[in-house]
Amino acid sequence: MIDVSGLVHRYGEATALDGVDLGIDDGEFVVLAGANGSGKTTLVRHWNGLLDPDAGTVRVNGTRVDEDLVAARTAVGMVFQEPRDGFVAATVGRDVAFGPENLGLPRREVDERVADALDAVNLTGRGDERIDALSGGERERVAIAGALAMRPDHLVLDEPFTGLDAPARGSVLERLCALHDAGTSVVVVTHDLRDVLAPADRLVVMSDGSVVVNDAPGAAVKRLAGLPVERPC
Ligand SMILES: Nc1ncnc2c1ncn2[C@@H]1O[C@H](COP(=O)(O)OP(=O)(O)OP(=O)(O)O)[C@@H](O)[C@H]1O
Repeated sequence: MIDVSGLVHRYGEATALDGVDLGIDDGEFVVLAGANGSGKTTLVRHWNGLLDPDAGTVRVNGTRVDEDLVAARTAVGMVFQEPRDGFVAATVGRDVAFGPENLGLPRREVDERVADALDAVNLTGRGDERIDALSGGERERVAIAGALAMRPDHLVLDEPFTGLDAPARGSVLERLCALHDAGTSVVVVTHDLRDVLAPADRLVVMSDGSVVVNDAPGAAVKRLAGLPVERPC
C-alpha cells in the first residue's frame, strides 16, 4: 500500500504538488494522468524517496519513506521516462542483474531473479543480447525487467509508451496486464489514455499539482471534459 497524505512539493517558489492525498492498494492497476507539468512525475518520485516533502507524508506498507528509504525502494519499483538513457550495462542480463547484485544477494538468487524477470517481460533466454541492438519496445521491457528483479510490490512506470510504435506499445501493455494479473500493483503515468484504461482499476487525474479526478475508469472518463488529457479512442 502506498499512502500519500497532504503532500506538498515546491521547486523554489513554484508549487508542484499542492496537498495531494492518494492511496494505491496492493494489486491495483492505476493510471495516473494529467497534462505536462501537472505534477505526476514529482508525485511518483516521492514514493521511493527521490524527493523530500515540503509538507505531508508518504508511507509505503505503513512505514514513512523518509524513515526507511531501502524498504521504500525495495517495495516500489520505478521505470523512469526514457529508460533507454538509464541502462547501466551493455547486455540485457547484466543490466537486469544490477539491482539484485547491489542488494548483495548470492549469485544463484541473482540468476534466478534475472531469469524470472526476463520471463515476465517475454525476453526469456535473451540475457546475452546487447541492449543497443534491441527495438524501443524491447528496451522498455528490459527496463521493466530491471525493476521487477527487485521483486517490488508496486511497479511504477513514468510514460512507458513514449516513442513506441503501436505493436511495441501493445506488447509492453500486455506484459503490464500479465504482471497485474499475477498480483503486482501497477501504476502507469501517462498523458495519453489510449488502450491503457481497459485494464485499469482506477484513473487518477492531476491538474496544477492537485488530484482532480480519482475514480473507476468508466466514471472518471465522464469527468475528463475540459481537462487537458487525451481521451481514449
Ligand atoms: N527539477 C525541477 N526544478 C524546477 N521545477 C521543476 C522541476 N521538475 C519539475 N518542475 C516543475 O514542477 C511542475 C510539475 O512537474 P512534473 O514533471 O512533476 O509534472 P508532470 O505532470 O510529470 O509533467 P511531464 O508530463 O511534463 O513530465 C512543473 O511546473 C515543472 O515545470
